[in-house]
Amino acid sequence: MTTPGTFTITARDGAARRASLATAHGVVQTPAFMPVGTQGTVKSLCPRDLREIGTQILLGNTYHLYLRPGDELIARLGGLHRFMAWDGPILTDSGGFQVFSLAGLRRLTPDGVEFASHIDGSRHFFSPEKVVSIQQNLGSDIMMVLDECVPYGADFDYTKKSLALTTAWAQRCREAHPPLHRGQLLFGIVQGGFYPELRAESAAQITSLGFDGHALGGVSVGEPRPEMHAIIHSSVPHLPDNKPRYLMGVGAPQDILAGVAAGIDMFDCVLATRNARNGTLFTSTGKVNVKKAAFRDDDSPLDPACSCYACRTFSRAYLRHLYIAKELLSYRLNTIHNLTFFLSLTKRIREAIETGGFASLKAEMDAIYPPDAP
Ligand SMILES: CNc1nc2c(CCNCc3ccccc3)c3nc(N)[nH]c(=O)c3cc2[nH]1
Ligand SMILES: [Zn+2]
Repeated sequence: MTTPGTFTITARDGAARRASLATAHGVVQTPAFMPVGTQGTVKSLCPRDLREIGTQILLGNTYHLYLRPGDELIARLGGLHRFMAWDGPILTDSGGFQVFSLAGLRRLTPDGVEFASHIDGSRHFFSPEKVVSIQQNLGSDIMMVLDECVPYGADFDYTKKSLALTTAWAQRCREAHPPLHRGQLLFGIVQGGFYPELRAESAAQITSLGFDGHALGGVSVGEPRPEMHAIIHSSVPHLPDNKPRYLMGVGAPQDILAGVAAGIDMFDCVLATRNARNGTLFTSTGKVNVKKAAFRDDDSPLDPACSCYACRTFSRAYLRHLYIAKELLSYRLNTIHNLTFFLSLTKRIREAIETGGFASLKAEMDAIYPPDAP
């Protein structure tokens, strides 16, 4: 088995990279899209479905799994891979973002973050060491440090203070998890809001701590898309070329293409699965809402260009019926389709970088998913 953390760039096309990242549970081909499995499941799909659609790596969540069923229980039962019967790579987020987006009564202190569970209101405290211990218990292949995701619109002084705290927490996470301990990688997270000089400062500090990869945090937090693209372009050059780059919480097809063009390797986004559940489907001709009246008696496949189980087997009329009838099968088929769209897009991106065709693929996709469209 290749040593976990080995990152090999096999082709370039402009700033875009085609690479592979070795983990303890297999090699991830990048650029890669990571389906989100918040509570140890990608909602409505089983591991067999995930394999069938070509999933490489899943996302889990420290915050949720710590609260329920508990990281120690999962460790006692053999770790998250065994618990959810997924034998491929798993990346877990540290939980800081979820504390601020989900928990109640949060209190940020220099030592960590105090919060009340969104499930039962019980009080908890996440220190850097605690979130490392939780992710070690889960057995995730890629762990994220505890960070503060600076809210959109935070001023320069707040952002500067916050990045110093994120750096201090990153250092404590690094000390709590020695390099490659039990084959588990640890990624640092760069903050700095929408201030290029603070992004450079955060990147200089984080990339000096010896992480296996680096993430850009603090984006996709409600900012206009042009601002997101601009801060990504100005931040990526400060990340080492020879390690994986992960853009957290991104994104829509146009954001993934822009991220790859800037040199990003890994993406995660709840859009694919969440939109599936509200009937918004990503197709080769743009976004479509499955409940549209025109689908009522339409016997053709949702997307003739898609080879997923939903498109090969059922009609638009049937998918519309399931959604309107609130049938559970609607969630499963819509999710299979949307994830197939995102996984196929990143597969096409990998192939395009190999053949030097990334710019034309991006132009083709930008015509269907315009960078200035929601
Ligand atoms: C959607 N926009 C967005 N997401 C962000 C996240 C979470 C990334 N998704 C992880 C996830 C894992 C399991 C289940 C659900 C989500 C961030 N995470 C951290 N640690 N730091 C960020 O700055 C940060 C910024 C983000 N912006
Ligand atoms: Zn499909």
